[in-house]
Amino acid sequence: MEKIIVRGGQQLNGTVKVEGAKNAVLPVLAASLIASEGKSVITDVPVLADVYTINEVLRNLNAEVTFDAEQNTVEIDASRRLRTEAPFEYVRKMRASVLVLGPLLARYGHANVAMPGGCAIGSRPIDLHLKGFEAMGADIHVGNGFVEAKVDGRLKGAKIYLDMPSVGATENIMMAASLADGVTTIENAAKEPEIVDLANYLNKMGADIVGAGTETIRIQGVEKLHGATHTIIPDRIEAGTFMVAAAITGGNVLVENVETEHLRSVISKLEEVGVTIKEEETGVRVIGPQELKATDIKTLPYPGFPTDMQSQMMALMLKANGTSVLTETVFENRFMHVEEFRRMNAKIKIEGRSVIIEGLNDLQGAEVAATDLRAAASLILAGLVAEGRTRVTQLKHLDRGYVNIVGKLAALGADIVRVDENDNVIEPLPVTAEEKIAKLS
Ligand SMILES: CC(=O)N[C@H]1[C@@H](OP(=O)(O)OP(=O)(O)OC[C@H]2O[C@@H](n3ccc(=O)[nH]c3=O)[C@H](O)[C@@H]2O)O[C@H](CO)[C@@H](O)[C@@H]1O
Ligand SMILES: C=C(OP(=O)(O)O)C(=O)O
Repeated sequence: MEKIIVRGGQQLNGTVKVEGAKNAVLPVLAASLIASEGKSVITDVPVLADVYTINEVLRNLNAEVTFDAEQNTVEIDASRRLRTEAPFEYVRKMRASVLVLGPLLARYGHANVAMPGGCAIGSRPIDLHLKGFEAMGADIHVGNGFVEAKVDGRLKGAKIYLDMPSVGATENIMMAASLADGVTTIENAAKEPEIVDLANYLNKMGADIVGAGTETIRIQGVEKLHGATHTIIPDRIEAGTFMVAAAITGGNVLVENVETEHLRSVISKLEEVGVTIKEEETGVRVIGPQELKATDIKTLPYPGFPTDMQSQMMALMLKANGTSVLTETVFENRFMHVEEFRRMNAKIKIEGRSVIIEGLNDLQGAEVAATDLRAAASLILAGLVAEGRTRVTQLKHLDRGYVNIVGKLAALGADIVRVDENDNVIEPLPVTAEEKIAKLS
């Protein structure tokens, strides 16, 4: 079993570059299935396990997919006849596989995709996706672990109100509505930057979408879409994670390839706890304070504080002076990292949907297990300031969403390595794209 070993106590200094956003590239790659003509070329694609998984899903559906991991580019040709069934083996690895439902249903009037089920952060149903398809005239059948959606002819434009601004439902409905007959409006739509990125890509493919990024999105359906070229937006959560790494170690790090507009809530919280943030020409400089102040944080849909930054901020608040309360409102069960922080000697407790953190914890290195992607990152962050050696296991979660985090932190001065089951160091080493592909696929 691979592990990351961190020895705490090093201040981080230097420059780090952020990759393209995982949560933008996955829907964009899924949307490429709608193009019945031409090729799509997607650039700034992060070399992540999730990207390999979605590429396999697309190939399995009969699309031609070429991933140049060295150039961070994916080419997709979906013009030949596609299959319309996505099996469980992919959906199990990555819930975002359900994003092929909308494109396939819109293009072929049929899609049969394994039900994703829950995961470590909550039950994560897809009822809002399905209600949206039903409103557009699709028949939905759930059985034998699959969800099948069918429509005779084209989907019909509809007025859809989402009970909550679900990111995935907004994306799936927006993709389906692009080829529907007539106008679809999505009210109470998710406003995340990744929604805007997807809408921009669909519009380049010939769709007619306005209002993405606001709570009402209007989609005028068109008869067909074609391939297009698109560059993925920077990953705001990876950026936020490195900002916290700089802050927690009292370091001074320039985080490059950042869209500061996408990080307003995170930047404002960091400033509130005493971190200095300066916008520079190529990125954002983050300077950690002598002493961090405690604060309260509530996760909310965008533009509120992102749930995907909750565990990293929790790590930061472990070292703040005073008591902090972190409240999770987006997912029902996203506190699995709390137990792991406790193993590191943190004084922290869960009360309902909140976590109360006593500040100025003397963290101690321990063996801890990552329970989900962001929990993995937060344990590494805590390890950066713990006394002695922290070993983080269950790295499959981390690899879904962070490219070479060990190499990047080591380059900033962290004492960190990744080792294999025989304790041989495997990162940071110069890793070629081929080696990476072999390891991840
Ligand atoms: C690949 C991707 O982009 N993942 C992101 C996406 O996940 P994802 O798209 O799954 O998240 P949603 O916005 O859909 O989920 C938000 C909440 O709505 C609930 N819900 C959602 C759909 C539905 O049909 N019914 C329902 O009840 C979920 O259980 C959850 O409690 O947005 C989340 C919220 O910002 C992020 O944490 C994830 O990193
Ligand atoms: C929860 C996340 O992703 P996913 O929706 O792919 O599980 C995440 O990126 O933190």
